[in-house]
Amino acid sequence: MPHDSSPTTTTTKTTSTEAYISKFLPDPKRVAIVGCPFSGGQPKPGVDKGPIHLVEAGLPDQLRELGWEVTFDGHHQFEEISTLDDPPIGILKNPRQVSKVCEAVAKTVEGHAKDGQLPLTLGGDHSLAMGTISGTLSQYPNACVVWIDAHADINTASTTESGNIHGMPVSFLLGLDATIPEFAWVKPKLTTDRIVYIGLRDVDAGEKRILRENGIKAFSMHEVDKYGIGKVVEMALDHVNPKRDLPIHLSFDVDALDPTVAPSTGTPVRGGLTFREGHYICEAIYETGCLVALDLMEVNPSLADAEAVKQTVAVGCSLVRSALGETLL
Ligand SMILES: NC(=[NH2+])NCCC[C@H](N)C(=O)O
Ligand SMILES: [Mn+2]
Ligand SMILES: [Mn+2]
Repeated sequence: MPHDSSPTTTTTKTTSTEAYISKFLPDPKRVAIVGCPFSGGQPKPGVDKGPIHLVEAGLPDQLRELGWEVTFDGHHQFEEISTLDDPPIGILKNPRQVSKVCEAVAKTVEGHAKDGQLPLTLGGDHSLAMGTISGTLSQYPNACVVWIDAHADINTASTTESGNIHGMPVSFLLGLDATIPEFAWVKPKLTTDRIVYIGLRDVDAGEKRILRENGIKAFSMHEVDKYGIGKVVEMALDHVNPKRDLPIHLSFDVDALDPTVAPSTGTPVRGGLTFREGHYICEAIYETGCLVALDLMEVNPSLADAEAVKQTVAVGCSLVRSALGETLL
């Protein structure tokens, strides 16, 4: 089955198998797809269908063609909590549901990582990263996080204006606001010097203050324009992983891409990464040999016409392929 930017199966397979040297994963390379049809971290229905579309578009086979052993045991089944049993905490929406789901995802991701597999989590909304990154850090305590997004997702209970928890996972992981007992399982295992952002362009006032006060490194679209994506990725890695000897968790929110490239997502923001800039990031991270976990989040197949949905799903698949070793030559 032909797909964007991979001319032939043979070329892809040969190049990637030869080039692959992971500093942390055993051979043969194995990826575990964790499909997370979850939308409770934000109000727009449909983002829960993202992982289903990505898998139906053939992502598992595309990764097999790249030489990976792929396990996919069906999408995650989540225990439903009725909204009656999950009233807001402050203005946080669906807090118990989000917490429970993320806790389960953390265990799943941790299990795959312990088993030597690379967990690939398909969202679903970005609140899930609270779970995926917790899981990664259980196995790799010194892992660093590269967060690709239009948004910083670092609001706390006191700064969030929306109450949507997908705008908050980073603050939980850093322990910036450890006052909500419902989220007590999220251990603040991430430190402010082990996360770096690329692609930001819609950051709330409270979030800007948090980034500044904590000295958190972020490359907004301004820096991408100024230095070019090649230099930005190098500077980002020099910050979180100067010797390229730490495991990397890459959390990619598809809304980092420009809405002309990835239109079908819940919180699109103009002025984003081009198709190539997005793919370059994934390729460069793969080349470090340090990637141990990957998230692809916020694909929402209900927010555009059929053609735009197809485009968004296809770009999601190809970002994942680039992060897992697809090369242009
Ligand atoms: N994962 C995302 N798409 N997050 C968007 C967050 C938007 C806004 N900053 C909020 O807190 O609600
Ligand atoms: Mn975003
Ligand atoms: Mn996000």
